[in-house]
Amino acid sequence: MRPPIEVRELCKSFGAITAVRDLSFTVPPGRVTGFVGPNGSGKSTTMRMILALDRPDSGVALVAGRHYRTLRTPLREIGALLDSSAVHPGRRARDHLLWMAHAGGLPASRVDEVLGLVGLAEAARRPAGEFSHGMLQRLGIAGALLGDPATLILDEPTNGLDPEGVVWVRELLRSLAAEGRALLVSSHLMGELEDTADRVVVIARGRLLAETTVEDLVARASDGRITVRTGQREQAIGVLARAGGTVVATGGEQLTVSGLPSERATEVLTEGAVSFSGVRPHRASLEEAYMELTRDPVVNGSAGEA
Ligand SMILES: Nc1ncnc2c1ncn2[C@@H]1O[C@H](COP(=O)(O)OP(=O)(O)OP(=O)(O)O)[C@@H](O)[C@H]1O
Repeated sequence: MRPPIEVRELCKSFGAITAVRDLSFTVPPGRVTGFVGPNGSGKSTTMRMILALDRPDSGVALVAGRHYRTLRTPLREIGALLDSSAVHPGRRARDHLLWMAHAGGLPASRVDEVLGLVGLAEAARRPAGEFSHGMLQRLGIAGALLGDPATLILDEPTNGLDPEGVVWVRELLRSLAAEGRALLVSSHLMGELEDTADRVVVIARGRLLAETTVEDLVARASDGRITVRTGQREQAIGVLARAGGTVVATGGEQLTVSGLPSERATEVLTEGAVSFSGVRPHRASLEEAYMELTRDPVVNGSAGEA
């Protein structure tokens, strides 16, 4: 079976700007795949190419093995949230979805179902122009779910939401993946995906930096590092650095040390009469793993000249 989304050697330039360069990745079913990169790194352009809203210069973007344009009932195959503000402000939420359902060959009954699903049943007859940003995001997600698709593409779905809204979106994404759906969810903040994504596709300047599981990314960034807890930070930094460790103060009484095995760190701290309460392997946060990956100034930042 072909993967729900498959991107192969995709390239796209806008004049002198290369937005996407030779990008390949897949999005499997039953998983939330985070699509992460700094602002302007090419995420939206890639999503637009998958949805045939932009034409690639070369390479292919396939949905279940087919070009989007050749899908018979696209809304049933792939749902998308790209720009939630792209709703006519005078149109009522329900009418907006009815129009989408009609255009997509879907039954009107589905409209009330999705309005309930996203918590907008009460506001269904209000014009979208009166909606808050969070309500527009919910309406956009309702539109993506209209065709009950096996695959979803969501561009920054938590952008601008209040904390309650963020939790709601995260839970929704997890439950949609648990139903076996494939989700591609973009964010320019890796931390936002910490509790949501199973896998990540990381890009910078339109190029792939990593396509891997969250676990693997964290394990790689944690590799060989240890965490030391001590009330005598300055003394500990001194003895650990003299023994060859690279020491970073990571908050409170915690130091993160690389280049020094835990046995050796324990030894030098003991010899130096520095009190400490724990030396253990460090587990990097997803944000740290991401920072490590994008640290290279050549690849960090927005898309550049071709
Ligand atoms: N229609 C367009 N015309 C000209 N340049 C464009 C167009 N669309 C995108 N770009 C440029 O392509 C690059 C990638 O933009 P894109 O919106 O895909 O990035 P992104 O990762 O989605 O960014 P963000 O997180 O800010 O949404 C940027 O330099 C952007 O200015």
